[in-house]
Amino acid sequence: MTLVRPEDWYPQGVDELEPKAWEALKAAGSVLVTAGAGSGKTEFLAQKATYFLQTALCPSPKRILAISFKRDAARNLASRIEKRCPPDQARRFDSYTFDAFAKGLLDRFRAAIPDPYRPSGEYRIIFPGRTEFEDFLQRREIRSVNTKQLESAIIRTRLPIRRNGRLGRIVQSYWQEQLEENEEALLSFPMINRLIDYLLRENSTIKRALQLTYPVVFIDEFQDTTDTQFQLIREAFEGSGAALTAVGDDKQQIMAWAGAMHDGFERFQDAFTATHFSLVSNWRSHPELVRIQQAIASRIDPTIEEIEARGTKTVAGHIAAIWDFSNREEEAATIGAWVSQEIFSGEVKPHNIALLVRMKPNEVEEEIRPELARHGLRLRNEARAVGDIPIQDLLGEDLTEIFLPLLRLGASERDASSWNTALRNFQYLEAADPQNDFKQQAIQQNLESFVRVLRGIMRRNPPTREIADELACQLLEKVDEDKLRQAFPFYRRQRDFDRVWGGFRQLLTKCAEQSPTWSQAIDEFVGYGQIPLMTIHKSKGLEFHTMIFLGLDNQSWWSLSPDKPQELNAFFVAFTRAEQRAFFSLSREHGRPVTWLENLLEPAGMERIHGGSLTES
Ligand SMILES: Nc1ncnc2c1ncn2[C@@H]1O[C@H](COP(=O)(O)OP(=O)(O)OP(=O)(O)O)[C@@H](O)[C@H]1O
Repeated sequence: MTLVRPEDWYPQGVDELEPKAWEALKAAGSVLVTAGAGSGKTEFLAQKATYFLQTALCPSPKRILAISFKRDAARNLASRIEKRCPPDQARRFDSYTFDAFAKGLLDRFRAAIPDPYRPSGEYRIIFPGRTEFEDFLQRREIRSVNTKQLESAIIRTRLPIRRNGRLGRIVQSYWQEQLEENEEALLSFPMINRLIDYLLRENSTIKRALQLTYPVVFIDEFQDTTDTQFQLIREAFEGSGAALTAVGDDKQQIMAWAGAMHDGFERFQDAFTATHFSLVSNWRSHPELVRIQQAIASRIDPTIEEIEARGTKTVAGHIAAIWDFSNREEEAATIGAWVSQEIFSGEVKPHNIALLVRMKPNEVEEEIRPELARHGLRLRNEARAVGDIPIQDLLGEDLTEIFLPLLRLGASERDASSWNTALRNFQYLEAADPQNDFKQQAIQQNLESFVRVLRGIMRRNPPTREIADELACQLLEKVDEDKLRQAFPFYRRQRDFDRVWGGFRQLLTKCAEQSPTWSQAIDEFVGYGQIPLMTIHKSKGLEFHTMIFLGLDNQSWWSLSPDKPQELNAFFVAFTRAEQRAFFSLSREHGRPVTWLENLLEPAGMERIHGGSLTES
């Protein structure tokens, strides 16, 4: 694709951008975009990246670095760019989570980390919790600090540690133990963050190389950035002349418990002299839902602006309610029957109704799965692990993105979209010059012949565990493990690659075993035709036609109280995932209604209805 002049560039895939979004897109220098739910913040980043790439404001070989909080969000952003830009442009958009970004730098530049903090190549990622910190304190016979203080000191302490002070000495001995006293170094993501922060301070050559590579940096969901993460971004890019764009919504901040900054937006503006833009549209939800969202939003922040709802209502009946049940059995049975009624009447597709919970999705799965199964419906618990990786994370993995279109091509006679994606992936893995016709043709022929092989296997054999496993191995052999691991920094370490590869293989074989055809096995793999169940945290950034939250009582969600703003934020996140309808269920067997919340929402149109009446027709 030829480059266009900035003044001739227009957004792609959407009809319009609201005026402030348009201004923020064209603004020179760093910008901060704050906006409410469904306002198109992620879409804005995708448009802005496309603008930079298509107008040569970020000319080759320079790249854009985009940082998101969840793997599927990072993948989602990358795929929006892939749809709009030709491969040679899309390839210069690096979309990572914070953790993947820092870990990628560690894997590339580990050798440059100064002693004694340089970890061995064989390090293991750990997710230490209270028990692990308690063990450490006991082993060292430390009684003067508790596990929370220790954890927070490890996160807060920059390297190298100056050992003056009691806490400094304790943190130093923790690092020492994690780095030296095990067969392999044990590192948590906050520790990796600290190592990279240290590396960039010590090594100006690596820092300069990073700055030259990325003159443009995006951060999505900035409200959940922690102090440590922000320090890393500052260390890497402050004063470099890079144009940073941060987007976020402080009403959706739900990571304060993990150290998200309370004054992050101000600090970003100060550090990068960023211009602030505030957006006022909601493209996701219709006016009646937005009215209730506004009641919650103004409770969180009484100064918020009026929002313009741009979604259209397409359903009849209740659009927001609290469903009041007397016990758990009634709750699960009625929700199962109601969901089935909605799906079989054609109102909504199964994967477009989300079941959300605050915590413990596995427990809720046990209760609700049989009730859905009674109506021939299947539940997909996105938190369930296949091997060592949760399903939701696996679906956002690059390996999955490479393998799935190939499987789809194998299972169908024609599939133009999968063909285009697979071809683009092969071109990417081969790092093929788009101008080299000979090479391009060879890649195409290679893909054609491989698809023939896959079709042969899939036509001859109905789906079984064994054949699915054989297919997975064929995919890996053809795509080539080494190429995959070179192309995607996250897979450089064998252990990280194996975790994803193992999960892919396990899920594919399981889905094949349960499905009569290969197409159905692939649908099963991606969750098509299944009702997703996930925590509010995992629902961030996603949207569904209908959202049902289970457990809005004062015991199940005991922390939802007026003096805990983060909990209301979580409620806001859940509510705003809905395009058409948002329902919250309450079981009297568990607890009582959350009255203060109901009082807040009732005037805006949210009502409590007796759950039993839901399926009366
Ligand atoms: N300019 C636009 N025109 C039409 N639709 C849009 C526009 N911008 C975004 N959308 C659509 O609106 C929905 C919400 O967009 P997006 O997910 O980017 O919002 P967000 O601000 O990141 O949401 P949240 O913070 O609630 O997760 C998506 O379906 C997106 O495709």
